[in-house]
Amino acid sequence: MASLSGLYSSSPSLKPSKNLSFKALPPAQSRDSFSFPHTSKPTINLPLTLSSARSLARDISHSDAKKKELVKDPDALWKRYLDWFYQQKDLGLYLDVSRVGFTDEFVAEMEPRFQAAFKAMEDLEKGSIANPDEGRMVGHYWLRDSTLAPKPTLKTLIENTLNSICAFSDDIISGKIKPPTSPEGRFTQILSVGIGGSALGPQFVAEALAPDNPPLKIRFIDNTDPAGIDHQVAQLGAELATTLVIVISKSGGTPETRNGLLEVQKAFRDAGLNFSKQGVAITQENSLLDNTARIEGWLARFPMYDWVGGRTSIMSAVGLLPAALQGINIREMLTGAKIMDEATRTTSIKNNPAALLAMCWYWASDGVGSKDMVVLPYKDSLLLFSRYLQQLVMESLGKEFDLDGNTVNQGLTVYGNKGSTDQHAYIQQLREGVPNFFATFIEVLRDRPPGHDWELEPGVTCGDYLFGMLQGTRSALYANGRESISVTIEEVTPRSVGALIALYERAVGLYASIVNINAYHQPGVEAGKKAAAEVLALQKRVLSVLNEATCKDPVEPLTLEEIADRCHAPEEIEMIYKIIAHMSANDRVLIAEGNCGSPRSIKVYLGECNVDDLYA
Ligand SMILES: O=P(O)(O)OC[C@H]1O[C@H](O)[C@H](O)[C@@H](O)[C@@H]1O
Repeated sequence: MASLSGLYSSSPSLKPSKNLSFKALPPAQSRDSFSFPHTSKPTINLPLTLSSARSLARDISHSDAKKKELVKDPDALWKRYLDWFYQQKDLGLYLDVSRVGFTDEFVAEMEPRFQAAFKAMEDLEKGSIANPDEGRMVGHYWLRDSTLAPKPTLKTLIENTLNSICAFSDDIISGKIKPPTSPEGRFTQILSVGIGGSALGPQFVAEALAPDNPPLKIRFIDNTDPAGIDHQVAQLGAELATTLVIVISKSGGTPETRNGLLEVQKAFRDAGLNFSKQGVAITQENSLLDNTARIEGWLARFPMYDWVGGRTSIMSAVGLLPAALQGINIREMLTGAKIMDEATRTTSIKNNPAALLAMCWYWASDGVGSKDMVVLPYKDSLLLFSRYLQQLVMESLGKEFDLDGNTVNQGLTVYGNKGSTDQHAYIQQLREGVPNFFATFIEVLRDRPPGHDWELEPGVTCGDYLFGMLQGTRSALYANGRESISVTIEEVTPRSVGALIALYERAVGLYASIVNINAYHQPGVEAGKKAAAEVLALQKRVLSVLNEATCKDPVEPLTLEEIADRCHAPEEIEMIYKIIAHMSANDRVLIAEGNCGSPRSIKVYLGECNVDDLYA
């Protein structure tokens, strides 16, 4: 007999807890410098009638026999570089698309689609219902220029929220607002609890912009992995008493975030601390999280808005509050984004960096995501950019249906870490293996702050090596027919990071328009959430069945088939086996006779009978 312990008695969390603070919601649903010829007056074909994005994409890209013939002649390549070189002087941002092989014919063919996309974007910014499935406006551009908001009330809301974020973070940093058990001290740590768009933006910004010694250091709980949560809490140690816990969830009902909150609240209780005096909520008004925070009297609450999507929420309180608390200049981030927004409103493809990106993505991936986008920032602090872009791009573009209901299975896969590190990992395959990608190099001109550089060999600095690795990889890939885009910024600053975010947000929006999909919903995410909820519901039924059999005299051990039958779920026998194996591995009060590695041999009952549950 294998005695596998731990269930009702030791796992109260499996029973409906009266302590739950909130429950999962049901699934709801200038360019300057060079003079470029301006394109001729566009032909506008509206509405964009795509028989399907997929077939038209093939028409445009595959029909172009020149596609594989990348320009190799150095003079012609230099000319192409100059012809297509984009710079935004105020931002110190440059874009080079010369190593993508699109032709003039392709650009001309794309022109009407882009004009339609620019018009759709203009409407979106004016407050149209750009997310039709969910009946929502899409307003993340208003966050950095509140004068664009379609209603005065929204403008006021945006401005007031920004002011309150700045005031609150000033008060925390200065020690005006103190931790409750440390009247002489001040908050030293932030524990951010959130997932998806409520984590990726703050994580990217922290990694990119937090100073070496920030006023508050930040940690993240972005999963329902108990060991991961324990690790974060353990790392905080005694500093839990001076930790500001920011719980971020637009919907206010995401299970992983709720679990993170409950775990952190337990850690506070165990440490004899009053969570509510250290808790901050960022969520939509009247969400379960908002109500919990209000009722429990948390330290502060900041709003999220219906018209800002999770993956574009980085310039809302979601991204700004944690950033401000780390001493990052959030107004500069907003300024960078605002300048980029202005630059990407231009209706000339060649003068619009977001349109250039979207056009290259379309060319390189045949408009159907046939190639992956490998994002390689050559700067450690931008490590999380590709991870951030993964959600922004893949959750926006990965769609089964287009706006006309056609099945299109669109998407664009994003991955990457950083150069030159990745050169020693997978660049081998990029250079010589399956050519199923295009690269995006993110280059930062400034190696390190002024006055700190030195030559580690005559005439060469450490940063020169990084530069050389980037340029070498770009050349080596191109020589082997691998296309790449290069985005260059002068320095990693709040302004340039804000600009990068805005650049990609706009590129995604334009690309979605040209392939005729809704970039602002995520219907596919619900399927996994629903299935997870069903697994947990089945687990409760399994426990109930086992409890009933355990309460018999004598105890009636059950086979997996018997459990499945009594759960009225014979088709779920595999899942029932997995549930039992998982509980067994976690010291639940579960007794399994037989060999757990041989499912047919197992007979299961509980270590104790819970009469209360029997009649519940
Ligand atoms: O901010 P929340 O409502 O907790 O949502 C967190 C995440 O949940 C889902 O997975 C959505 O697909 C994401 O877009 C969202 O960012």
